[in-house]
Parts: sequence; structure tokens; C-alpha cells
Amino acid sequence: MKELAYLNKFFLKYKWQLLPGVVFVIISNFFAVIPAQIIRIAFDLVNENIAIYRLFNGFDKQDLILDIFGSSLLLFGGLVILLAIIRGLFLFFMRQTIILTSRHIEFDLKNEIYQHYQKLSLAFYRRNNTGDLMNRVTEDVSRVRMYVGPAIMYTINTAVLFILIIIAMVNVNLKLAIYSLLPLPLLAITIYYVNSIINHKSEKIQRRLSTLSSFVQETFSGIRVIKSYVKEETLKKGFEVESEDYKTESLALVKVQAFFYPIMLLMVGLSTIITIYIGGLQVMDGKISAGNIAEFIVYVNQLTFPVTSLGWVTSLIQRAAASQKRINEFLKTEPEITNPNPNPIDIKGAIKFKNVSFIYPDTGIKAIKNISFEINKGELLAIIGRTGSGKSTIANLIMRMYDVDKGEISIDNQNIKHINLEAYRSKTGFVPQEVFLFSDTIGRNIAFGLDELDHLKVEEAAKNAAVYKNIMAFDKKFETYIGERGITLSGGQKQRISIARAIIKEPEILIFDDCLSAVDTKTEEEILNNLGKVMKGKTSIIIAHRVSTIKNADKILVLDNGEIAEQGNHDELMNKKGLYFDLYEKQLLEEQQLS
Ligand SMILES: Nc1ncnc2c1ncn2[C@@H]1O[C@H](COP(=O)(O)OP(=O)(O)OP(=O)(O)O)[C@@H](O)[C@H]1O
Repeated sequence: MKELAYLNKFFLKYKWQLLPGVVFVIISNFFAVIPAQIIRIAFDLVNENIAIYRLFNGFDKQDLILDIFGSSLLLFGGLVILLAIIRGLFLFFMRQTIILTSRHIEFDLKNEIYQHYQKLSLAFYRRNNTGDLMNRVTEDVSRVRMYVGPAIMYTINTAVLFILIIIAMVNVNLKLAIYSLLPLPLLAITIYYVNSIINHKSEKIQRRLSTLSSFVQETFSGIRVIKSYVKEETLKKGFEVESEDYKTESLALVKVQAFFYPIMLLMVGLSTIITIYIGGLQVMDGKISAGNIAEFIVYVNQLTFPVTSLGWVTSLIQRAAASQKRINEFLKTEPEITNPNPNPIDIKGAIKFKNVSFIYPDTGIKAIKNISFEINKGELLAIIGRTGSGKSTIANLIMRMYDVDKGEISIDNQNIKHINLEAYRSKTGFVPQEVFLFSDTIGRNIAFGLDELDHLKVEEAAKNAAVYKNIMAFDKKFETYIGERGITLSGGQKQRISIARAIIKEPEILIFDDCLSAVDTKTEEEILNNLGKVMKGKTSIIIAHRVSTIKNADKILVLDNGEIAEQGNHDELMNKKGLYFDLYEKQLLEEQQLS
């Protein structure tokens, strides 16, 4: 429960919306209790007037009495309706304040979590799966809203109504009050119990549903593989099994839900019978009037919903507490990569690795071992090496997606950990190995790093990335939608759009992580040529598999199993006749065989 204390700051923030809400709850309950008393008066009036009416049997005045009697009953009836309308009005105000505020809190909390997510490092995203991250912003926040809105509203409502009704009942007759309230705790406990079962079953269904949706989502994403391996029938059967489980759980829930209302009606019926029986005895003893029995029956019925809601509210609070616990876990996660220096900084582009080692925190894989190298401003560094040798890890470390375990990375002779991270990243263009494009227009994808969409710059970047002609061939050119809502691009086109996105920023440092793998050698040459012009005087790092891509680099690092096996320029490395030489010879041979 202490987890929910986190939300108190929101209650404080919205106190001027919530306090009137509480006042409206209290007022509305006054108008809920008064009608019962009017009904009692009307009931007693009926009793008395029937006796008087009978007294005037055979007299002319009898009709007059009937008229007075009828119009006074009408007046009482009208009064009850009027009170109900006033109560309804306050109930409306109550919802407009408390429930409305709960939506504001939901909005605030969602934004707070989302903003916190943005600060967390890559390692955090590796540790937690996307579904879980999404659930905490959507499902968990919704459950918490049920606490800050309905749960609190119904709790106050129940408490106020209980107090008012118990005072009214005890004022009439203590014994009858005790007897008619007796079954209600039993009702609350039963409802709580049934509700817990319902919740338990609902959660099971929810889990089944998410398994079912993941199954469907995966089959849609992998439809090409499924069709080419002719696995449609197998998957159809798999879907049937998943659906069957979902159906079984749902049927079990329906069975429990079917008990809910009968149990509630049984308990209320029991209360009514007891009220009539004990009330009848009290009337015979002359302690109360018959109208009091009617009044009590109205009270008991009015308490039914609040008592039922008590069980419901308890489980709402429990679920909200569990959800808030999950949310707090994330909110309390401190970002591993921090930005301690907000001072503006001019990035020049000199990079130095000094005895750097790095172990991936989640897998314990030692990806980089005691690496040292230097790139001066304006140089082109190339990194080559076998798959898994640690090339992308170096790119990640330069982007400060992770912090090094040992050693130091410095940018312009300052430790990377001490410079303004945002300023640094905004001056660094990064083209990751796995291309990610947003479901948006090509133009907006390229302009992603800019503050404003500048068409001229977008076109220029597209030309430099050698993708301009492809884009112009589409009907809507730069306005073409890509992703789920639009066209599908080829691997090479995606890579080149991703390159355009990086160079449009006019970065001081540019990192290409194996992003020329899906383009042909001619296009690759064109891009590298353009890059030479765009990045003149600026630092570039190219990670590649083909020696031909990196031959002209100022410095080449040959990585092997997380270590630098060789470094130097092309000629130096060729003269060494080591790993690089072997790689070159092998690739040359492959090319000759192909041509
Ligand atoms: N996010 C990660 N979490 C844990 N381990 C990782 C992660 N990324 C890479 N690794 C591991 O670190 C090692 C180096 O990987 P890295 O991606 O740097 O290699 P690479 O040289 O870029 O390979 P490739 O040429 O295939 O892209 C590998 O053993 C890999 O399994």
C-alpha cells in the first residue's frame, strides 16, 4: 500500500478540484437520505388517512378527504422526484470533479513515465522487453487511475452514506438498525471474495490474450517466411489451440460472474426480510410506525450498492498498489548514462580510446579488451574485423550508449563522461547497423535530426546519400509514406535514407556502422565520394566488412575477438602481411571469381 503514497503529490496538485468533489459527495448523500424519511411520512399518512376515510363512511365529506389525501401524496411523490433530481445534479458535479481529476492525474503520470523512459540507457531497454515497458505506461497507469478516481470516490461516498444512514436508523430504533444492517458485512465479504476470483480469472484471460496477440503479431510479421515454408496449416492449428485456451478461461470467468448478482440480491433480500420481520414486531409493540419499516427498506436498498462497491474498491486498490509498485520500480531506476555537464560545448572531433575495456552488463560478454587508438579531427578511421569482433561496440561506446568499464574515452581531450552529452550527440551523426525508419514520410525521416523541416537540406542529403533518384521515382517523392502505412523500401534504400538522416545534421563526427552492406559497390563508391566532400575536415568512422570500402582511410583498425590485432593505413597493413593482408587477398580472390 505504501507504493500508492507516491500519488499523494498529485492529490496535492489537484486539491482545489478534489476538495469540491468531496463536498459534492457529502451533499449528494444528504439528498439520498431525505427521500426515505419523506416516504416514511407518506406511508404513515396513508395509514392515518385510511382510518379517517373510513370514519367518514357515508358522509359527503368523504370525497373531500380523498381529494386532500390524493393531492398530499402527489406532493410527497413530487418532492421525492425533486430530491432525486438535486441528488443527480450533485452526483454529476461529483463525477465532473473527482473522475475528471483522475484523468488529469493519469495524463501526468503517463507523461512522467514516458519522460523517464527517454532518459534511461540502452542497457535498460535490453533488460526489459517492449511489452513490459508498454504495459507500465498503459495498463498499469489505467489501474492506478481506478484508484485515484473511482476507488476514492466510492470510498468517500460509502463512508458518508453509511454515517448518515446509520445516524438516521439509530435515531428511529437501535434494535431494528442492528438487525437490518447485520447481513451487510456478510455481503461485503462475499462480494470481495467473488471479486478476487473474478480478478484472478480476468488476469489469466489478459495473459492468454496477450499470448494470443503476440502469436498473431508474429505470424503477420513473418508471413513471408510462413508462406514460403508452407506452414499456414500448422499455424492455423496453433492459433486454434491458443484460442481454445482463451475460450476456456473466459467461460470459467462467466461462471463466476454469474454468481455475482444472485448473491448480491440474496443478501439484500435477506436484509429486507429481516427488516420487515423485526420491524413488524416493533410496530406491534408500538415502538415504531409502519412508515419506519418502509423507511428502513429504502435505507437498506440504498446501502446495497456502496456495500457491494466496498469489495470492488478493495480489489481496485490492491491492483492499483501492485501496478504502482511496478511503475515505481521504473521511476526509481536511475539512468546509467547521465549528463552532468549542461555547459555548451564546441565539438571538434578528436577521439581517443585509452586502454578501454567493456563488458555488456546484461550478458557479461567481454566485447572490448584493453583497446587504445586515436583519431585526429578531420581523419577517416575504418574498423574491420570478423563478425562479433566488437566493431559495433566501439560505435556504441563513441555514441556513449554505454559507459566504459575500464580505461577512458576522450573527445577533444576531455573525458566523454564529463562533456555535455546532448550537445555532443547532436554534433555526432550515427548510422546504426540495424536501420530503423519511422512510419512517416521519407522527407520527415531524413529531417528527423533537424529542428525544422528544410526541403533544400533534405534534398541535398538525399543526393549525398545517393538515394535522391530512387525517391524521385516514387509518385509522391519526398512525401511518400514508408512503413506500415506506406510503401516498403528495399534494404539498400533504407540504408541510404538512414545515411541521409545522419549527414543532414552536418555532424562533426560521423559513424557508419556497417551501413553500406546492402548497396552495390558502384553506389557505395558514389556515397563515399560524396562523403569525402561533405565530411571534409571532419571526423568519420566507417565500420565495414569489405576492404574495398575502407582502403582510403587514414587509419584502419583490424579487430579480432575484442582486441586490436593490427592498425595503420592500407599500405602499412598490406606490408605487414598479417590478418588484414589475408582478408584483402581473400576478398580479392572472391571478387575475381565472381567477375
Ligand atoms: N547489446 C548487447 N548486449 C549483450 N551483448 C552484446 C550486445 N551487443 C553485442 N553483444 C556481444 O558483444 C560481442 C561483440 O559484438 P559487436 O556487435 O560489437 O560485434 P561486431 O564486430 O559489430 O559484429 P558484426 O560484424 O556481426 O556486426 C558479441 O559477442 C555480441 O554477442
